[in-house]
Amino acid sequence: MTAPLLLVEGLRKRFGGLCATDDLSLAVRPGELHALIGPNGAGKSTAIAQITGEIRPDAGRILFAGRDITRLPPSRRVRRGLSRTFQIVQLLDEATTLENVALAVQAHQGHSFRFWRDARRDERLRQPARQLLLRAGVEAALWEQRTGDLSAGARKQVELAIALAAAPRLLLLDEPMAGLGPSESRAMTETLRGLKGRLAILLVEHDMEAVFALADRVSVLVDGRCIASGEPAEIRADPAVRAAYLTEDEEA
Ligand SMILES: Nc1ncnc2c1ncn2[C@@H]1O[C@H](COP(=O)(O)OP(=O)(O)OP(=O)(O)O)[C@@H](O)[C@H]1O
Repeated sequence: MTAPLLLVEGLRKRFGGLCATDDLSLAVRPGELHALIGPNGAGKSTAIAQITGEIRPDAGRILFAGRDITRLPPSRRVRRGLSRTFQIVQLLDEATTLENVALAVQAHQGHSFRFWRDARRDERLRQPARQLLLRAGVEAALWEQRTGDLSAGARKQVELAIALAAAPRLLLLDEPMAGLGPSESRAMTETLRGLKGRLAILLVEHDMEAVFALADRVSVLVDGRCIASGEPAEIRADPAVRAAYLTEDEEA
Protein backbone atom coordinates (compact mmCIF):
# COMPACT_ATOMS: atom_id res chain seq x y z
CA MET A 1 0.00 0.00 0.00
CA THR A 2 1.18 3.56 -0.74
CA ALA A 3 2.86 5.30 2.18
CA PRO A 4 0.60 8.00 3.67
CA LEU A 5 1.38 11.62 2.84
CA LEU A 6 0.14 12.71 6.26
CA LEU A 7 0.36 10.46 9.29
CA VAL A 8 -0.98 11.60 12.65
CA GLU A 9 -0.14 9.32 15.55
CA GLY A 10 -1.46 9.44 19.12
CA LEU A 11 -2.18 13.17 19.07
CA ARG A 12 -3.46 14.70 22.33
CA LYS A 13 -4.52 18.22 23.24
CA ARG A 14 -6.19 19.36 26.45
CA PHE A 15 -7.79 22.73 27.09
CA GLY A 16 -8.01 22.79 30.89
CA GLY A 17 -10.25 19.89 31.85
CA LEU A 18 -11.39 19.25 28.28
CA CYS A 19 -9.65 16.70 26.08
CA ALA A 20 -10.19 18.21 22.60
CA THR A 21 -7.88 15.71 20.88
CA ASP A 22 -7.75 12.32 22.52
CA ASP A 23 -5.17 9.86 21.14
CA LEU A 24 -6.04 10.78 17.55
CA SER A 25 -4.47 8.78 14.73
CA LEU A 26 -5.18 9.50 11.08
CA ALA A 27 -3.59 8.74 7.71
CA VAL A 28 -4.11 10.69 4.47
CA ARG A 29 -2.80 9.05 1.31
CA PRO A 30 -1.25 10.98 -1.58
CA GLY A 31 -3.93 12.34 -3.92
CA GLU A 32 -6.94 11.25 -1.86
CA LEU A 33 -9.79 13.41 -0.66
CA HIS A 34 -10.17 12.49 2.99
CA ALA A 35 -13.14 13.91 4.87
CA LEU A 36 -12.96 14.52 8.62
CA ILE A 37 -16.47 14.66 10.03
CA GLY A 38 -18.01 14.75 13.48
CA PRO A 39 -20.54 16.66 15.55
CA ASN A 40 -20.01 20.23 16.74
CA GLY A 41 -17.18 20.39 19.24
CA ALA A 42 -15.78 16.96 18.24
CA GLY A 43 -12.32 18.49 17.81
CA LYS A 44 -12.01 18.80 14.02
CA SER A 45 -10.72 22.39 13.91
CA THR A 46 -8.37 21.68 16.83
CA ALA A 47 -6.96 18.70 14.91
CA ILE A 48 -6.48 20.81 11.76
CA ALA A 49 -4.73 23.54 13.79
CA GLN A 50 -2.27 20.99 15.18
CA ILE A 51 -1.56 19.65 11.69
CA THR A 52 -0.84 23.19 10.41
CA GLY A 53 1.20 24.07 13.51
CA GLU A 54 -1.05 26.81 14.94
CA ILE A 55 -1.67 24.71 18.07
CA ARG A 56 1.05 22.64 19.69
CA PRO A 57 -0.09 19.13 20.71
CA ASP A 58 0.55 17.87 24.26
CA ALA A 59 1.57 14.47 22.91
CA GLY A 60 1.79 12.48 19.71
CA ARG A 61 3.47 13.17 16.41
CA ILE A 62 2.71 14.34 12.90
CA LEU A 63 4.61 13.02 9.89
CA PHE A 64 4.36 14.69 6.49
CA ALA A 65 5.90 12.97 3.47
CA GLY A 66 7.72 10.68 5.89
CA ARG A 67 9.29 13.50 7.95
CA ASP A 68 8.41 14.51 11.48
CA ILE A 69 6.90 18.03 11.40
CA THR A 70 5.43 18.02 14.93
CA ARG A 71 7.65 20.88 16.10
CA LEU A 72 7.96 22.88 12.87
CA PRO A 73 6.42 26.37 12.79
CA PRO A 74 3.44 26.88 10.44
CA SER A 75 5.47 28.76 7.79
CA ARG A 76 7.92 25.85 7.40
CA ARG A 77 5.01 23.42 7.05
CA VAL A 78 3.57 25.58 4.26
CA ARG A 79 6.94 25.42 2.48
CA ARG A 80 6.88 21.62 2.78
CA GLY A 81 3.52 21.56 1.01
CA LEU A 82 0.79 21.94 3.65
CA SER A 83 -1.74 24.71 2.98
CA ARG A 84 -5.07 25.56 4.59
CA THR A 85 -8.27 27.59 4.38
CA PHE A 86 -10.27 28.86 7.36
CA GLN A 87 -13.87 28.52 8.53
CA ILE A 88 -14.02 32.35 8.43
CA VAL A 89 -12.57 33.70 5.18
CA GLN A 90 -9.63 36.11 5.54
CA LEU A 91 -9.16 38.46 2.57
CA LEU A 92 -8.03 42.04 1.96
CA ASP A 93 -11.50 43.44 1.36
CA GLU A 94 -10.34 46.70 -0.27
CA ALA A 95 -8.22 44.88 -2.87
CA THR A 96 -9.66 43.18 -5.95
CA THR A 97 -9.97 39.43 -6.32
CA LEU A 98 -7.00 39.31 -8.70
CA GLU A 99 -4.89 41.53 -6.43
CA ASN A 100 -5.58 39.30 -3.42
CA VAL A 101 -4.40 36.23 -5.29
CA ALA A 102 -1.42 38.05 -6.89
CA LEU A 103 -0.25 38.99 -3.39
CA ALA A 104 -0.49 35.33 -2.36
CA VAL A 105 1.55 34.32 -5.41
CA GLN A 106 4.15 36.90 -4.43
CA ALA A 107 4.27 35.64 -0.86
CA HIS A 108 5.19 32.17 -2.10
CA GLN A 109 7.67 33.30 -4.73
CA GLY A 110 9.61 35.16 -2.06
CA HIS A 111 12.70 37.25 -2.70
CA SER A 112 12.97 38.98 -6.10
CA PHE A 113 9.45 40.39 -6.38
CA ARG A 114 9.38 42.07 -3.00
CA PHE A 115 9.86 45.77 -2.26
CA TRP A 116 10.56 47.19 -5.68
CA ARG A 117 7.36 46.64 -7.63
CA ASP A 118 3.68 46.77 -6.86
CA ALA A 119 2.70 43.10 -6.71
CA ARG A 120 -0.88 43.96 -7.55
CA ARG A 121 0.10 45.30 -10.99
CA ASP A 122 2.91 42.93 -11.89
CA GLU A 123 1.94 40.68 -14.82
CA ARG A 124 4.38 38.02 -13.61
CA LEU A 125 2.20 37.67 -10.54
CA ARG A 126 -1.17 38.39 -12.15
CA GLN A 127 -0.78 35.66 -14.77
CA PRO A 128 -0.30 32.78 -12.30
CA ALA A 129 -3.03 34.38 -10.17
CA ARG A 130 -5.49 34.07 -13.08
CA GLN A 131 -4.60 30.37 -13.44
CA LEU A 132 -5.27 29.84 -9.73
CA LEU A 133 -8.60 31.66 -9.96
CA LEU A 134 -9.62 29.39 -12.82
CA ARG A 135 -8.65 26.29 -10.82
CA ALA A 136 -10.63 27.58 -7.85
CA GLY A 137 -13.69 28.16 -10.06
CA VAL A 138 -13.85 31.96 -9.69
CA GLU A 139 -15.65 33.56 -12.66
CA ALA A 140 -13.55 36.05 -14.64
CA ALA A 141 -16.29 38.69 -14.16
CA LEU A 142 -15.30 38.84 -10.47
CA TRP A 143 -11.55 39.23 -10.90
CA GLU A 144 -11.55 43.06 -10.89
CA GLN A 145 -14.14 43.42 -8.11
CA ARG A 146 -13.28 44.32 -4.52
CA THR A 147 -13.39 41.10 -2.50
CA GLY A 148 -15.41 42.98 0.13
CA ASP A 149 -18.27 43.12 -2.42
CA LEU A 150 -18.26 39.40 -3.26
CA SER A 151 -20.83 36.82 -2.16
CA ALA A 152 -19.92 34.33 0.57
CA GLY A 153 -19.47 31.58 -2.02
CA ALA A 154 -17.16 33.65 -4.22
CA ARG A 155 -15.09 34.67 -1.16
CA LYS A 156 -14.63 31.02 -0.23
CA GLN A 157 -13.45 30.29 -3.77
CA VAL A 158 -10.99 33.20 -3.71
CA GLU A 159 -9.63 31.88 -0.42
CA LEU A 160 -9.21 28.50 -2.09
CA ALA A 161 -7.22 30.14 -4.91
CA ILE A 162 -5.00 31.76 -2.25
CA ALA A 163 -4.42 28.41 -0.54
CA LEU A 164 -3.53 26.88 -3.93
CA ALA A 165 -0.90 29.61 -4.47
CA ALA A 166 1.31 27.72 -2.01
CA ALA A 167 1.33 24.78 -4.49
CA PRO A 168 0.32 22.40 -1.68
CA ARG A 169 0.66 18.64 -1.73
CA LEU A 170 -1.97 18.56 1.01
CA LEU A 171 -4.74 21.10 1.29
CA LEU A 172 -6.64 21.38 4.58
CA LEU A 173 -10.12 22.78 4.08
CA ASP A 174 -12.05 23.85 7.18
CA GLU A 175 -15.75 23.94 6.29
CA PRO A 176 -15.59 25.30 2.73
CA MET A 177 -19.41 25.02 2.44
CA ALA A 178 -20.17 26.91 5.70
CA GLY A 179 -22.52 29.83 5.12
CA LEU A 180 -23.12 28.97 1.45
CA GLY A 181 -26.50 28.58 -0.24
CA PRO A 182 -27.38 25.35 -2.10
CA SER A 183 -26.17 26.55 -5.53
CA GLU A 184 -22.93 27.95 -4.08
CA SER A 185 -22.33 24.65 -2.26
CA ARG A 186 -22.86 22.75 -5.51
CA ALA A 187 -20.37 25.05 -7.26
CA MET A 188 -17.80 24.48 -4.49
CA THR A 189 -18.38 20.71 -4.69
CA GLU A 190 -17.68 20.82 -8.44
CA THR A 191 -14.54 22.91 -7.88
CA LEU A 192 -13.25 20.42 -5.31
CA ARG A 193 -14.10 17.53 -7.63
CA GLY A 194 -11.94 19.24 -10.28
CA LEU A 195 -9.00 19.43 -7.85
CA LYS A 196 -9.30 15.79 -6.77
CA GLY A 197 -6.37 13.57 -7.58
CA ARG A 198 -3.97 16.45 -8.29
CA LEU A 199 -3.30 16.95 -4.58
CA ALA A 200 -4.44 15.38 -1.33
CA ILE A 201 -7.26 17.15 0.50
CA LEU A 202 -8.29 16.84 4.14
CA LEU A 203 -11.82 18.20 4.21
CA VAL A 204 -13.62 19.20 7.42
CA GLU A 205 -17.26 19.64 6.51
CA HIS A 206 -20.76 19.38 7.99
CA ASP A 207 -22.51 19.21 4.59
CA MET A 208 -22.93 15.44 4.32
CA GLU A 209 -24.15 15.61 0.73
CA ALA A 210 -20.86 17.20 -0.27
CA VAL A 211 -18.80 14.85 1.92
CA PHE A 212 -20.31 11.70 0.50
CA ALA A 213 -20.18 13.06 -3.06
CA LEU A 214 -16.47 13.86 -2.82
CA ALA A 215 -14.65 11.72 -0.28
CA ASP A 216 -12.46 8.74 -1.12
CA ARG A 217 -12.29 8.01 2.60
CA VAL A 218 -13.95 9.40 5.68
CA SER A 219 -12.76 9.58 9.30
CA VAL A 220 -15.24 10.23 12.07
CA LEU A 221 -14.26 12.21 15.14
CA VAL A 222 -16.29 12.11 18.36
CA ASP A 223 -15.03 13.70 21.59
CA GLY A 224 -11.55 14.11 20.12
CA ARG A 225 -11.21 10.43 19.14
CA CYS A 226 -11.38 8.83 15.69
CA ILE A 227 -14.17 6.25 16.06
CA ALA A 228 -14.10 5.04 12.42
CA SER A 229 -12.10 5.52 9.24
CA GLY A 230 -12.91 3.98 5.86
CA GLU A 231 -14.63 4.29 2.51
CA PRO A 232 -17.89 6.27 2.45
CA ALA A 233 -20.07 3.13 2.17
CA GLU A 234 -18.36 1.52 5.19
CA ILE A 235 -18.79 4.70 7.21
CA ARG A 236 -22.48 5.01 6.36
CA ALA A 237 -23.03 1.40 7.47
CA ASP A 238 -20.90 1.57 10.63
CA PRO A 239 -23.19 1.14 13.65
CA ALA A 240 -20.92 3.17 15.95
CA VAL A 241 -20.97 6.09 13.50
CA ARG A 242 -24.74 5.89 13.10
CA ALA A 243 -25.22 5.82 16.84
CA ALA A 244 -22.80 8.62 17.56
CA TYR A 245 -23.27 10.94 14.67
CA LEU A 246 -25.37 10.44 11.56
CA THR A 247 -28.93 11.51 12.28
CA GLU A 248 -31.93 10.10 10.44
CA ASP A 249 -32.13 13.34 8.44
CA GLU A 250 -28.61 13.02 7.21
CA GLU A 251 -29.06 9.37 6.22
CA ALA A 252 -32.13 10.19 4.11
N1 LIG B 1 -8.62 27.61 22.55
C1 LIG B 1 -9.50 26.85 23.20
N2 LIG B 1 -9.64 26.91 24.54
C2 LIG B 1 -10.53 26.14 25.20
N3 LIG B 1 -11.34 25.25 24.60
C3 LIG B 1 -11.25 25.14 23.27
C4 LIG B 1 -10.34 25.93 22.49
N4 LIG B 1 -10.48 25.59 21.18
C5 LIG B 1 -11.44 24.64 21.14
N5 LIG B 1 -11.91 24.36 22.37
C6 LIG B 1 -12.92 23.35 22.73
O1 LIG B 1 -12.43 22.12 22.21
C7 LIG B 1 -13.52 21.35 21.70
C8 LIG B 1 -13.26 21.03 20.24
O2 LIG B 1 -13.44 22.23 19.50
P1 LIG B 1 -13.25 22.29 17.91
O3 LIG B 1 -13.49 23.70 17.48
O4 LIG B 1 -11.94 21.68 17.55
O5 LIG B 1 -14.43 21.34 17.41
P2 LIG B 1 -15.01 21.17 15.95
O6 LIG B 1 -15.22 19.71 15.75
O7 LIG B 1 -14.14 21.85 14.95
O8 LIG B 1 -16.41 21.92 16.09
P3 LIG B 1 -17.32 22.65 14.98
O9 LIG B 1 -17.81 21.58 14.06
O10 LIG B 1 -18.42 23.23 15.81
O11 LIG B 1 -16.47 23.69 14.31
C9 LIG B 1 -14.79 22.17 21.93
O12 LIG B 1 -15.38 21.73 23.14
C10 LIG B 1 -14.27 23.59 22.07
O13 LIG B 1 -15.12 24.36 22.88
